[in-house]
Amino acid sequence: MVTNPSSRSMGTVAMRWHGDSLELLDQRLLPTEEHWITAEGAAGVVQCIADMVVRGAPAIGISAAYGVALAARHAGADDWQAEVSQAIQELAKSRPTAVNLFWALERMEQVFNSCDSLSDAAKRLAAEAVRIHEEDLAANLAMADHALGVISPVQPISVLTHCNTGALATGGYGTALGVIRRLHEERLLTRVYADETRPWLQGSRLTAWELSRDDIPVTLNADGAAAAIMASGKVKWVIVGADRITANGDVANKIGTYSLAVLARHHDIGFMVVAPSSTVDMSLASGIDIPIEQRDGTEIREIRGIQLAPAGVEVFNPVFDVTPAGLIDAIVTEKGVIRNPDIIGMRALFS
Ligand SMILES: CSC[C@@H](O)[C@@H](O)C(=O)COP(=O)(O)O
Repeated sequence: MVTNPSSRSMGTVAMRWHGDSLELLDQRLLPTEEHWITAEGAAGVVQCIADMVVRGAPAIGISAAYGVALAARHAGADDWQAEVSQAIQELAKSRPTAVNLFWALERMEQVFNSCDSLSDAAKRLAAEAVRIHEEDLAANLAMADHALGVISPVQPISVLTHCNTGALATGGYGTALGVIRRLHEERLLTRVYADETRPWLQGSRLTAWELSRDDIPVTLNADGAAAAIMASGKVKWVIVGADRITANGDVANKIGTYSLAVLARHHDIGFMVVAPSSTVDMSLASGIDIPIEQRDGTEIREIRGIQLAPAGVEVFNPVFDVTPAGLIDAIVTEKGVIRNPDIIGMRALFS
């Protein structure tokens, strides 16, 4: 069954590029407020990524690419090379774990290095950022096709997902959420169980919002309910995204992903990671090498200024964890699928 692409929803966009300015949907305010922020040059993009106005590995990379384009547009005629270089360096410091950021900046830097004038740089860097954005959307659509081949459901199934991997986290459509969209388009989805995803609540604030807007049946659950949902036999697959995948197939993703993989294995439920090749980092041998972002303890002690814990209590707040390759049934990328990932399977697609 082939779905008419024109009837397909790509989801709500996270960013709008106007050729000389970048607007970002402030994801900190969703689902109650839809407020767009115009990034103030590259420095504004750095701030928006660090503060999680825009988040999700592919969306971080795409925004950073637009940030470099903005740097060229705002640069002074005398100093443009130093200014763009500086912007690339600052953007690289905005968040540490999602390798899509560094991948996108490297692509932008390559174009930048071949520019011979400011006007050339402004034009070509903007075009490259748009290309990165468009390629991400195309990768998401391709991954959804591949994933359906892996799941090959004969009747509608329910799945569980974690964090937000939808249009808001990408160039459109989504990675894991793109697969879920595709199941829905093909009438092969009964229901999505969405982990609320403490502490930042990407599941309840973003995933439940995205799915509800597109009339995709979603049940929101506390993270701690995932084991009970799996034990009940309700879900056939856990489908998640990734922030970095290393050469042996280990996967860094939103904190809590690792425990889902352990639970899925215990309950004999499929565990699928969906991520574009821009998330693959073949320079790191294994997940132990991935820099894991630690964020401020306030994110655990408070929600929007409401105190939930004793003031000043010590907090452990890693934003991501690493799921060992051995717990993953399939990594789906736009280049193809790696089943039971290991270094051999990874090298076959990515060396
Ligand atoms: C397609 S998004 C994949 C991952 O980036 C996603 O699962 C995730 O962990 C997002 O984390 P976030 O801290 O919201 O940027």
